[in-house]
Amino acid sequence: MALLEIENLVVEFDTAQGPFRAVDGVSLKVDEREVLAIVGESGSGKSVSMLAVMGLLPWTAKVRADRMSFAGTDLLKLDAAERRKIIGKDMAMIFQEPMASLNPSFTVGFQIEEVLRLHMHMDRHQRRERAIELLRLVGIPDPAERLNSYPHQMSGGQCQRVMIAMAIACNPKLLIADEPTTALDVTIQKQILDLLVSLQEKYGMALIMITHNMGVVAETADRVIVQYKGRKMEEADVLTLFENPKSNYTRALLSALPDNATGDRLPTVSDLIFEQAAPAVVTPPMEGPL
Ligand SMILES: Nc1ncnc2c1ncn2[C@@H]1O[C@H](COP(=O)(O)OP(=O)(O)OP(=O)(O)O)[C@@H](O)[C@H]1O
Repeated sequence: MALLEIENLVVEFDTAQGPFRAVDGVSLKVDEREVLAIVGESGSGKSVSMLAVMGLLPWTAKVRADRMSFAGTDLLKLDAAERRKIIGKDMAMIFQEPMASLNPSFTVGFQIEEVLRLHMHMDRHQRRERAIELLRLVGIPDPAERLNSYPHQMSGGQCQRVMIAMAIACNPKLLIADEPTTALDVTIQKQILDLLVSLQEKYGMALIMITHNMGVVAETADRVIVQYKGRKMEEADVLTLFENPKSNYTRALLSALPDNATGDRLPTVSDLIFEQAAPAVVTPPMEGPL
């Protein structure tokens, strides 16, 4: 049995212009310990699909699916209180803007300990020890002192490390990382990706990596889902996707990589998507900036 199973997920928003379908019949499975990348350009419904799984969409969103189960639990049947027991504990998510995800009014130590207070049966001393251990695990120097820092006293990369510490605090079975490196300096991006992959391997979590960046896919994923305008265009293991992309859209994404540029100007996805582009010769971009 897969850890996460979604069948025919549809998400529609009520907007002033009428209903808008952001996710249109997406199905996916993630096994324990697997790294799945969901890739696609901005607006393809990657975040909305995963926010639907987490139950974090606003009330204007109508979510339906034939099936949405996590570790054998039917997510569609849970009420809000039951869902809160799973979210943040067995299933956690980190976002693109770590500064915006942390509360500026509380120290990072308080925020990590709050997760432990909500989900784990730990006393104050145990929570503090665990918070120090977590900051150490995510590579923050002087963790005992840094517990007293406020988010604005830390860099963007350090804030993302704190978010990762909060996400793994309760040993989740699944971590969803939504563009976790996009808002960070190029030099820090690789460090954060390496940290996520090493934690995934160390703790045997499943990881869903949402990204628009094929470099991130090549660096991290076992399997890839390509999404476009709310629909799944293609699904394959990572090597097959890079070596033998099936859909025009995937070929377009791969052709837009700097490594595959052939002319003066990088082709854009819209240059390529609607024409029957000749199959691009593609190689996985294993090196260079993400
Ligand atoms: N609350 C909302 N109300 C109306 N439309 C929304 C809402 N949230 C998202 N959308 C729309 O749903 C579509 C999918 O958004 P989503 O954030 O999932 O895209 P994405 O593929 O994750 O891209 P990005 O990387 O830019 O976040 C977009 O067109 C977006 O404008």
